[in-house]
Amino acid sequence: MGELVLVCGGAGYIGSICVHELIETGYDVVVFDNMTKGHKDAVDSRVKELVVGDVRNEEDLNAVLSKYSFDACMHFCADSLVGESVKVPLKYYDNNMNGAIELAKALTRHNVGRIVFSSTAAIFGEPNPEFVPIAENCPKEPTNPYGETKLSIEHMLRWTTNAHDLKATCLRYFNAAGALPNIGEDHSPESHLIPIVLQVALGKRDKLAIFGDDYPTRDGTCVRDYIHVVDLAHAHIKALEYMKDESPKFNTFNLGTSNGLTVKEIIETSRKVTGHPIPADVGPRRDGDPATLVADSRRAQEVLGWTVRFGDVESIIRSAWEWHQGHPDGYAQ
Ligand SMILES: NC(=O)c1ccc[n+]([C@@H]2O[C@H](COP(=O)([O-])OP(=O)(O)OC[C@H]3O[C@@H](n4cnc5c(N)ncnc54)[C@H](O)[C@@H]3O)[C@@H](O)[C@H]2O)c1
Ligand SMILES: O=c1ccn([C@@H]2O[C@H](COP(=O)(O)OP(=O)(O)O[C@H]3O[C@H](CO)[C@@H](O)[C@H](O)[C@H]3O)[C@@H](O)[C@H]2O)c(=O)[nH]1
Repeated sequence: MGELVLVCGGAGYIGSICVHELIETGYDVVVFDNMTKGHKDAVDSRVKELVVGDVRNEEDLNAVLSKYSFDACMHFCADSLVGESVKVPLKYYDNNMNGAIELAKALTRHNVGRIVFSSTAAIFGEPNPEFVPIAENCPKEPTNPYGETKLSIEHMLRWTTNAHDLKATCLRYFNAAGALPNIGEDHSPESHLIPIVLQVALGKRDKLAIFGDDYPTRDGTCVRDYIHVVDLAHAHIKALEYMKDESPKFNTFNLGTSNGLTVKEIIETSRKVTGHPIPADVGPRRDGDPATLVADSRRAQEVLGWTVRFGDVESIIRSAWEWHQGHPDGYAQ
C-alpha cells in the first residue's frame, strides 16, 4: 500500500493530471473538490473516492479527514483568472484565502504533516528585467488580486509550519499547458491562451484577440513560460518525497522551462502544429497582465532533483491539440 494523499481540487486541470501521476507512481488518492470547475470524467477511476465538498467548509473537511488517515495533502483549489481577479477581487479573497486557511486548520487538527500548495508566477508581479529569469528570491509585488492572495497564502503557510507539526512546499507554476491522452484542459468559460488558440483551429471560434502588442517585448506581445502539466505533476511528487526526509519545514520552488515565448509565437507554433491559419486580431491589453514572466527553475532541479522532460513548446501544444481533437466539446461530450 502506498501513502494516502488528499488532493483538494483534484477534479480540475492540473489536479486531475497530478492524481493520475500519483496513482501511476503507487500512491493512493482521495479527491476533494466542490466541482464548480472540476470534471468527474477527469478523475482517475482508481481513486479511493471523489468527495464533493468545499475547502472553505469546516464540516466538509472534518468529514473526509476523519474518514481517512492521510499522509499528505495537495491543494489545487482556487479561482485563478488574472483578469477576473481585478474585476471581482473579493471572490478571490473569499475562495483562495478562506479556503487555504480552513484547509491549514483542518490539516493541523487532523495531524496531516505535509502539504504541497499551488502557487504561481503571478506573485512576482512585473519583475524588473534584471530579475528575469525569475528565481525564488525575486521581489514579490503582485499586480493583481489573484497573485496577492497566493502570496498571502504562502506567508500564512510559512507561519503555520513555524508553529505546528506541518511542512509546506509552495510550487510557483508559470503557465501550465499540454495534456495527457485522456486528461486535458477544459475551463468554462475558457480564458487561457493555448486552449483558445486550439478552439479557433477546431472551428469552435472564428478568431482570437491578442491582448496588447505594445509591451516592451521582442514583438510587443506578452512573454510567458509554458510548462507541460505532466512535468508539473512530477514536481509535486518530488516535493512530497522531499518533505518526507530531513527537509526544511517551509519550501518554495519556481517551476518553468526558462524558455519565454510571446503570444504571437504561440499562435505561430499552433498554426504549424494544427495546419490551420488561426486568425488573430490585436486588441487592447487585459488588466493585470505583466509583460514578461520566465522562470529560473534551477533550485527545483538542484534540491528536488526535478527535470523538465517535455520542454519543447511544439510538443506541449501538440499534446494539447491531440486532446482537443478527441474532446472538441471538452468533457461535456
Ligand atoms: N493553470 C495555470 O497555468 C496555473 C498557473 C499557476 C498556478 N495555477 C494554480 O494551480 C491550481 C490549479 O489550477 P487549474 O488550472 O487546474 O484550475 P482548475 O480551475 O481547473 O482547478 C481547480 C479545481 O479546484 C476546485 N475548487 C475551486 N474552489 C474550490 C473550493 N472552494 N472547494 C473545493 N474545490 C474547489 C474546482 O472545482 C476545480 O476542480 C490553482 O490553484 C491555480 O491558481 C495554475
Ligand atoms: O485570448 C487570449 C488569452 C490570453 N492572451 C494572452 O496570453 C498570455 C497568457 O494568458 P493566459 O493563458 O490567460 O495565462 P496567464 O494570464 O499568464 O495566467 C496563467 O499563468 C499564471 C502564471 O504565469 C497563473 O498564475 C494563472 O493561474 C494562469 O491562468 C497573456 O499575455 C494574455 O494576455 C491573449 O492575448 N489572448
